[in-house]
Amino acid sequence: MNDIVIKNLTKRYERGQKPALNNFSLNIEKGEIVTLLGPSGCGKTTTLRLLAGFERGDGGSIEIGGKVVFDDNTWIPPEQRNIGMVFQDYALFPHLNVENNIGFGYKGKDKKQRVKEVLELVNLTGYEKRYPHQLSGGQQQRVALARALARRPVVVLLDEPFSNLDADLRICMRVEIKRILKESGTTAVFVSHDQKDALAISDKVVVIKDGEIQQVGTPREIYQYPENSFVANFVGQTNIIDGTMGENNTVITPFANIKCYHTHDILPGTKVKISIRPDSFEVCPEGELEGTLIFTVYGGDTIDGVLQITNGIYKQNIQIHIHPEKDYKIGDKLKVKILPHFVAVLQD
Ligand SMILES: Nc1ncnc2c1ncn2[C@@H]1O[C@H](COP(=O)(O)OP(=O)(O)OP(=O)(O)O)[C@@H](O)[C@H]1O
Repeated sequence: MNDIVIKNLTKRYERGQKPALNNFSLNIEKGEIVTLLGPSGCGKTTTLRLLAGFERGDGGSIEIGGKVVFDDNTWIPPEQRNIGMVFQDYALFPHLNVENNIGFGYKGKDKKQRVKEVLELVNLTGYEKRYPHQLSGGQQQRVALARALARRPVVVLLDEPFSNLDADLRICMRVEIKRILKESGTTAVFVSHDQKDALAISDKVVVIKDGEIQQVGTPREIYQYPENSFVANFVGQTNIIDGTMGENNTVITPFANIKCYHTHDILPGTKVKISIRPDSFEVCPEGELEGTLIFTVYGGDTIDGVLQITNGIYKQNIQIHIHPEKDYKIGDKLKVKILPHFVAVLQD
């Protein structure tokens, strides 16, 4: 069952300008965690604001929990949409303690019990009487989430919730927030420009560019099988190589015939681009590509390397990941094998 159905949603802030959101359609299932991912200005916040009812669309429709909240003839205001919000800066009331922050605006008779429940859910039992300034960033964020969940909303909207956290805490909070959302069974829509956050937390990632959806898929689909160059480059690092579609899922490139896992049934003879992730190269003697190592960056758990491959007039630098135990030197000749599961034929 879908909790959110967005159909052909368009939003233009100013006449004559390109729309901030263009013909945007998306279904979100009950209990699903979805991240809207894209660069600054692509329309993520606009989508969130349209869902929340802080903005009105110019066309299209939005359904939340089986109820139309916006279309040509309908406008349901934010407070009647049954959504919870978690803002980037948490927006806690500084003069209220934790239990009063969480219970704020809760009208039910079971307020005390509900505050206790959500405090337990976010692992903050015992912190009821503390004020926001007496909490760490991660704890403040859990209070903000508890407040959003207290009213049992159909959906929680989270605007860049990890951006104020330092790197270690960020990793913990991704796990913790996912656990809390899954345990409560709440549908959630995140906004993020950070691909690591999106891949870690989501059931489904929606990659957006210039107000238009580029690809919707599971984190693995988005990373492993990007459909176009934008997605391939925006989500992780990649190498894009030109070639021609051959037989048996093989792409003929100037450097080698490269087996691909995902070819979209493109006909042989068609000019294509393929995306190969740096981690799909394995340095080994039987590798099909040969090149010269021209650059390395030691990163502890891996080494980022740049290999220059050539064939006559053709030359290309490719990014590879090298196992950190290997101590190759600049100028070394290396052979690399390509793992077909990480090679995607792009559709642009
Ligand atoms: N109130 C507004 N008036 C006019 N234009 C706006 C307004 N809000 C946003 N825009 C424009 O709409 C487009 C989408 O903006 P939006 O804030 O949705 O992007 P975003 O993906 O959330 O970016 P960021 O990651 O920087 O927050 C941008 O071109 C932006 O300049």
